[in-house]
Amino acid sequence: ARKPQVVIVATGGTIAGAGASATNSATYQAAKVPVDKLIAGIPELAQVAQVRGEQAFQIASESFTNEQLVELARRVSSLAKNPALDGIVITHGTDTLEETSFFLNLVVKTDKPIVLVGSMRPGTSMSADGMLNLYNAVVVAGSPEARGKGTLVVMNDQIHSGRDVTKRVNIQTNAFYSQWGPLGMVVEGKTFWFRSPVKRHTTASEFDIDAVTALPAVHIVYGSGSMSPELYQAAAKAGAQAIVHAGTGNGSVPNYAVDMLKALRSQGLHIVRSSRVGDGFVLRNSEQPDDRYDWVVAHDLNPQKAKILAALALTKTRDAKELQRMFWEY
Ligand SMILES: NC(=O)CC[C@H](N)C(=O)O
Repeated sequence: ARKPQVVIVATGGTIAGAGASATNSATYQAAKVPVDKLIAGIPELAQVAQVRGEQAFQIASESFTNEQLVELARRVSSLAKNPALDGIVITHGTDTLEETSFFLNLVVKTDKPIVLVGSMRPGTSMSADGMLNLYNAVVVAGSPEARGKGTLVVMNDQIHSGRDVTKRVNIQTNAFYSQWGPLGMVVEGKTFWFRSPVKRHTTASEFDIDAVTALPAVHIVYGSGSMSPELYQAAAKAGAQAIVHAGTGNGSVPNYAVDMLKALRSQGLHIVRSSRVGDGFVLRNSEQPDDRYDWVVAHDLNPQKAKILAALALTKTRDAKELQRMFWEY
């Protein structure tokens, strides 16, 4: 039978990392091993797909810029238009994998599986996880059941929605977690599905990377006890067109910071209330009168995901009500 055609677009990260010895599981250099060497190291890939590699970047993911995000998405969009291709795998550092997976979920117009994958240990380490993660990612990318589900993240035998997933644990291999649960699992070269995403994505999204050339700056300010309202001002000075408030609890704002946020909103910046808590969601007019202040709430999107959606939303609208609609729908 014809094997699915899968392209592996490599961007760096620990899955391409190398350490000095087999006991170096956490001390190593990310983004060292080229994609062709990663593929050559897993001969079993040939049993599940016809694979070729493409080196997009060779970086640690914390160094991703908006420019690289747009460039990667444009490349993925163009690959997805190739009728001979069944699926795309993207190897990526784990630190900002959740930003890239959400971004691609919103802007690439395709039903084809787009699967992001990383690893927590470099390939030189004992019990390295990258080899099986990459094999599993190729299996998912070649699987017809994976079509139409938006971008997917495959790590630690689990298949997550690229929208929901977040890096929750560092050091350990069970690093990725979705508040609403993984979509399925991949075991011994087979996929097992249990749920589907309900939020708008890919073909049903109003965003299209072929029409986006740049993203406006959006910055995150972290909430805590005894914080400084001047941090919001600094974000505005740094060019932010929206500020994501990574608030305490339900996205709460200190009483002494409210005036600053109101002033910035009156200057045209958008204020998006998210939460530093991780799980749960922020509701409008809980903690602060969002209707009165014309602020937006991030719903269940964590601050870094809210930053991605806010940036894309601002390529379409300056209206806070429209922004809020998008935060409900995506
Ligand atoms: N486990 C990892 O991939 C982390 C390595 C690096 N910080 C990155 O995100 O690329």
